[in-house]
Amino acid sequence: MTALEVRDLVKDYTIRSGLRSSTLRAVDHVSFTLTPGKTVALVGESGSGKSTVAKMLARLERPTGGEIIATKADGTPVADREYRDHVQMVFQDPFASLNPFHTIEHHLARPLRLHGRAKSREETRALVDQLLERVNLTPARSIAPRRPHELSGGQRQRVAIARALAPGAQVVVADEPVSMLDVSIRLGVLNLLARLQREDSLAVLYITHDLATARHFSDEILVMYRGHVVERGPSDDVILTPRHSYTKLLAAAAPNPDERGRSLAASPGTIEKEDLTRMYDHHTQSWHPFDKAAPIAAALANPAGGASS
Ligand SMILES: Nc1ncnc2c1ncn2[C@@H]1O[C@H](COP(=O)(O)OP(=O)(O)OP(=O)(O)O)[C@@H](O)[C@H]1O
Repeated sequence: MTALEVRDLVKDYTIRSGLRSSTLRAVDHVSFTLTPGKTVALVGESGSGKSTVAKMLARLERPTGGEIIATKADGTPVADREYRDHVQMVFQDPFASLNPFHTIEHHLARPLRLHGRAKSREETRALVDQLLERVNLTPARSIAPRRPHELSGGQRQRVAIARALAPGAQVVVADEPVSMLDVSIRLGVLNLLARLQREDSLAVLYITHDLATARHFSDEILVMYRGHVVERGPSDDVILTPRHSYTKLLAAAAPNPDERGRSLAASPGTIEKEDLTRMYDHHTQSWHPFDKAAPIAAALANPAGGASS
């Protein structure tokens, strides 16, 4: 059962500099599926293409190629006009994604009404309260009339999560949802997302550069490097026994307060040349050449600088 299937997604940006223009391939034939009740993490350093994938899933960017196929829980396809109910986003900056002039009540009531989930004023109010309680913002009636600046960063992100649930989404794309929050409250927000996911059987794409939370909160990890998925598999396999030299570099660069430090000791320091044309899949325990995708051309020209964008 699949909630969202991404097939061969490609995104090219045209870069203009003076009279010249060139093409930057930000996402190069990326494919994955999101399943109800499961989390897939997309990890990689800044510039690897994670947010571009998220923007295409949110329909903020149009793909250059490939397909995004959404399916309802009953197996029927999601119609174009229903896509935005089915797939919801939680962005990095809860301040930017909430309107400072509107109350929390307004932020939640609007999608409930727009998506036909509440008809009357009373029904809307009851559902707003229910959403606030589900994200632990209580008492709901004291939170609802407030404006975003009257809440803490963590509370605002909880509102953003509640708003994502309001239209009855089956898929949540969370793009660095805690990276702007105080370290002390990050786990609380991620645990909340995990609980809601279990309760609603949500399919979640968790985009992060943090390998530790990716491992803890995800069933599967996809590692992105320069637009390509270079390694994929069950979270423990990718983190504890990375095979691609880029994943090894990434893990070695991460703080390693737990056992990751021991298992990832051998870091080659550069991307191996052959790894610029292939991906390791832990499911099949084998290397796959990039079929349609181009090799990681920029890194080929400068292998030593490969991971330092
Ligand atoms: N609108 C745009 N126009 C041109 N190039 C872009 C645009 N958006 C992104 N890019 C480029 O596409 C590549 C991938 O960027 P993207 O933001 O997807 O990476 P990321 O892994 O999400 O990084 P970050 O964690 O910093 O957001 C980068 O080289 C970036 O400079």
